[in-house]
Amino acid sequence: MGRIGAKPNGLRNLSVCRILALLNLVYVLTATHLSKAFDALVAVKNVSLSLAPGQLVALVGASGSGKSTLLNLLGGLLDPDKGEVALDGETVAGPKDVLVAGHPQIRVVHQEYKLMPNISIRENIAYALRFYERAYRERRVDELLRLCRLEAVQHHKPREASGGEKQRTAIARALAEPARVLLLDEPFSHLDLPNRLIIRDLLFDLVRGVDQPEPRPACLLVTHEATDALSIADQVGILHQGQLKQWGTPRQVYFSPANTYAARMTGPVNIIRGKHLPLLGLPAAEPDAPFGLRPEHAHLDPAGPAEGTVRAVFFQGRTSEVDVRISRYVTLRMLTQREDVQAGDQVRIRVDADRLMRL
Ligand SMILES: Nc1ncnc2c1ncn2[C@@H]1O[C@H](COP(=O)(O)OP(=O)(O)OP(=O)(O)O)[C@@H](O)[C@H]1O
Repeated sequence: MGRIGAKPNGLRNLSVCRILALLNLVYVLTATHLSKAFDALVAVKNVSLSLAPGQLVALVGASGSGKSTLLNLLGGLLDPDKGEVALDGETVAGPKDVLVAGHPQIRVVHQEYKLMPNISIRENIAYALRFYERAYRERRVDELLRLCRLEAVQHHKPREASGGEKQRTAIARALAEPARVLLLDEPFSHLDLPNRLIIRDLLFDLVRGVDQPEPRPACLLVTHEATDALSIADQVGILHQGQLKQWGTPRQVYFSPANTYAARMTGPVNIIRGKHLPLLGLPAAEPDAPFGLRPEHAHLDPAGPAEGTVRAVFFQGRTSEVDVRISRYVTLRMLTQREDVQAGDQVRIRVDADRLMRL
């Protein structure tokens, strides 16, 4: 006799099928157990992830952690050794199975832009729409130039454009036709702060902006520098040696990183051993266990329990980073808005004990 409340087998199977069908509706791109090696070097190892329309995922990892390889696997530009990528439940064919590698509904924006050098920025974008009727093409190119703030340089050749303009051209070209999935390789690297902010805002508006029409693209970007990514992503993956080590919201990975690597990849962090915690007025913990403390959770406070000497002050505009040497073993980086602190000062410190992260 079945348990009270247990469903008959047929019903249970039906529910599983319905759940899978619903997941297929929710997720546009699904990667399952992807692996890729180059000879003995395993670049991507057993990675599974899913992307939904209107979702912006940031994959963060150090140089060589496998970000570009994973992006190329997701875009159908590389064949996986194991695992598969599916778009709307259909397996994405890789270079071995298609004449031109890559899936037409998955747009990849490469780190090196890959623009055609002998035609203008406008023509580079228009080329993506070459099979469309002329009037529509011109209208759409005008729209993309406006969206990506490229009107003023539209007649420049790529070599006459700045890095930010080339990056925006590559994004505009990728968006020319409606795409289900947008994959961007290091969209913020090599750009100055104003250009980084333009691209950050552009991506946010395109994928998560309130005025964006449905269906929205699903977007995955890879970066080794998390700050910009954390501000616009709704999910963040931490990639280390080809493996996805953590997956969560920006706040989860920032405030509860899975390990020392994840803590360092997502922002400035002090790493302190358990045996040194009493130097900060905290109870001792497992002697060699690493703990993380973000600089914004340590404060200059005349009534604080710990004492140290200011080693350096780094002015940052809205705030300053201050390095305080507490002992031979611990130098703590903290933030302050005080203007009167300078190297050599003796200061007292308080840390937010509840913000200490066990790594
Ligand atoms: N075509 C290839 N042949 C051989 N090895 C490769 C190839 N492509 C990548 N690799 C190696 O695979 C590893 C992961 O490379 P990948 O470019 O994916 O890393 P990444 O995280 O994107 O690095 P970066 O941030 O520096 O671009 C590296 O050790 C790299 O040298």
